[in-house]
Amino acid sequence: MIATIQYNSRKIQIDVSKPIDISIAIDMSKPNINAWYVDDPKILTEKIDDQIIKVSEGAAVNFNSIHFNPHAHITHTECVGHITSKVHSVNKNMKHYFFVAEVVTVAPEKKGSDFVISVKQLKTALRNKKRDAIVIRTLPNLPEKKSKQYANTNPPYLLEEAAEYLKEKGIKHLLIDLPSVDKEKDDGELLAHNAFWNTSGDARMDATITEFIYVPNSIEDGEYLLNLMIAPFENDATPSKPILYKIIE
Ligand SMILES: N[C@@H](CC(=O)c1ccccc1NC=O)C(=O)O
Repeated sequence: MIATIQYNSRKIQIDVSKPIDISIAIDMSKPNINAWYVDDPKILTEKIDDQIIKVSEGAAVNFNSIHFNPHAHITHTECVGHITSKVHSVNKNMKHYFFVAEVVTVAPEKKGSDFVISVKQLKTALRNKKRDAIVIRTLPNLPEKKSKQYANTNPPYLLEEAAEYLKEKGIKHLLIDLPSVDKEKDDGELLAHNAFWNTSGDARMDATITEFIYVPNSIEDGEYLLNLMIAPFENDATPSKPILYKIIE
């Protein structure tokens, strides 16, 4: 099924029957991704009056409760409420769900004992392209990324100038395959989050950061239509399901 989208003066065609899912699911049949020192997520069958509510146990339906943390366990999208004393809701502040995105691949550079994404790397990848969203795939891009235990591993992160550059370039939605755009232990500085959301000025309420994506190696860098759909929780962050569509023309 082909859809034609009028995007400003341009017509974009995509094949909606060929979605490219770049989310990481909570899947109890596999080891789960984890960060930020919390326990693993749980999907547990409820009991009502001592009856296990599960079809295989004789109940009419399956009825599981889920316990998870969006920042720790799953692809999630967050707004500035993640770092402000008022917990602004991403579900209230995100107004649109289709964007033109650039998928870029970067190998984080060594800086002291850290690995970082620099402004130079992003400039090289984006050049003069005008995009609503950037999807950052970091190297190495092994499937283990979908089950990595990140606590105390000091993962790569974005330098402040890199986040500043994305803001200046008008990128509204930043997607990355890491637990955070900032250093794991930075004494609460959160330089890249603050720069991207412009918290020292007029905060960019409708800008979002999506963490814990996974872009398969079979997907080439370049321009895509992105459908960034979120689960309706009024919270700073919520599970999301980013889907890319190759632009046919
Ligand atoms: N980098 C922050 C910590 C941080 O970001 C964080 C700490 C505990 C639980 C979650 C965190 N961030 C989640 O997105 C700091 O060192 O203060």
